[in-house]
Amino acid sequence: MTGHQPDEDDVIVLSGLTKLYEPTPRWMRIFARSHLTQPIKALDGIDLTVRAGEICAVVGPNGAGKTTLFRIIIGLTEATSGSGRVLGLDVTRESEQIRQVVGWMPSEDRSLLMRATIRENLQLHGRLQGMSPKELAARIPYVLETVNLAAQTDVVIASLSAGMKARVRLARALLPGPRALILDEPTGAVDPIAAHGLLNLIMDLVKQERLAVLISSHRLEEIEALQSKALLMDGGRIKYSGDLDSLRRQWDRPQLELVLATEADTRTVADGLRAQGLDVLVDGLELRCQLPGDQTIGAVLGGLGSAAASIQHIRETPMPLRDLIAHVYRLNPAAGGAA
Ligand SMILES: Nc1ncnc2c1ncn2[C@@H]1O[C@H](COP(=O)(O)OP(=O)(O)OP(=O)(O)O)[C@@H](O)[C@H]1O
Repeated sequence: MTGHQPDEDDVIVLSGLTKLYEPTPRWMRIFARSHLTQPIKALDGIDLTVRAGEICAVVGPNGAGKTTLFRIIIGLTEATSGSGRVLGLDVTRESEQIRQVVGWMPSEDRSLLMRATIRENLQLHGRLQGMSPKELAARIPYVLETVNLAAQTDVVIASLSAGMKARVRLARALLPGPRALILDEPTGAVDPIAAHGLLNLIMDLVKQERLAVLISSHRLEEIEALQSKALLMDGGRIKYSGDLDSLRRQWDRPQLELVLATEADTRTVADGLRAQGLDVLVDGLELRCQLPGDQTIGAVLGGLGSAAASIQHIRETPMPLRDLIAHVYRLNPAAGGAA
């Protein structure tokens, strides 16, 4: 995502973006509901490029800096240093124009009026974004069709399921006809089946309209399904930036599952694997172990000698994304830096 010559398909381009939240001045602390006594570096030198038609998943533990990053891009928070551009517009000086070309889906429903209908909500938000009644009359049916809510146009928000509310928030983000979408935990309160539908919708939109998308999610299986690029963050810094396939190629340690016919065979093969330094889990007639990075299945089975003949079934499963990411997070920052 970084290290290439900029071109017109580069929609979001961030360079050395840093954000320091300053301590609350002493005199203000008694008035503030929460206050800072120490400065917090929420972002520390973030470089990122998201191109048209590309999804970049931003992953990181609580407090990693994901929301701060998103808020800077749409001009709700100002960076302390570094630069950010969206379609060539400066995130600090041209935030109003940026909001015309970027659809923002915040993580919470707080900005939806629960007693108003979907149409009324979209009209209100469209007007706040500077759209004319005529533009809205044309655009609202289109975005509701896109998110499969045309039949619910005049239904009040309070009576919708969490999945439908999420689709209303997506419809609102699509109102201005954006070139980029920023989605902060879009599936947070949504059940897995509705979440799957929402992500498919987002993937279709990316293909059809060549949108550049930044999305955060704590559900790693979703990130995997998006087949996106990934920005792994921790403490405001980048731990990994690149596509998930490269991450796998670099760090995947497949899990080996073996099925034996008898308990005696299971013990022999388990001993043979342990003799090669592998951690083996025995479950009945099944054995599981992680392949070391420098060994192939062939070499491990070869090391078992004649005992390998008693293996009934072999399966190699990829490392779950959760473990893969945990592995990258355990590495020192220098080793896990931007790819
Ligand atoms: N308005 C603010 N004032 C002071 N500190 C803040 C503010 N917003 C965020 N922070 C701090 O900045 C750091 C990054 O927070 P941020 O909300 O960007 O992380 P996040 O990755 O989105 O976390 P989460 O997954 O919990 O939403 C945290 O230490 C947080 O406490």
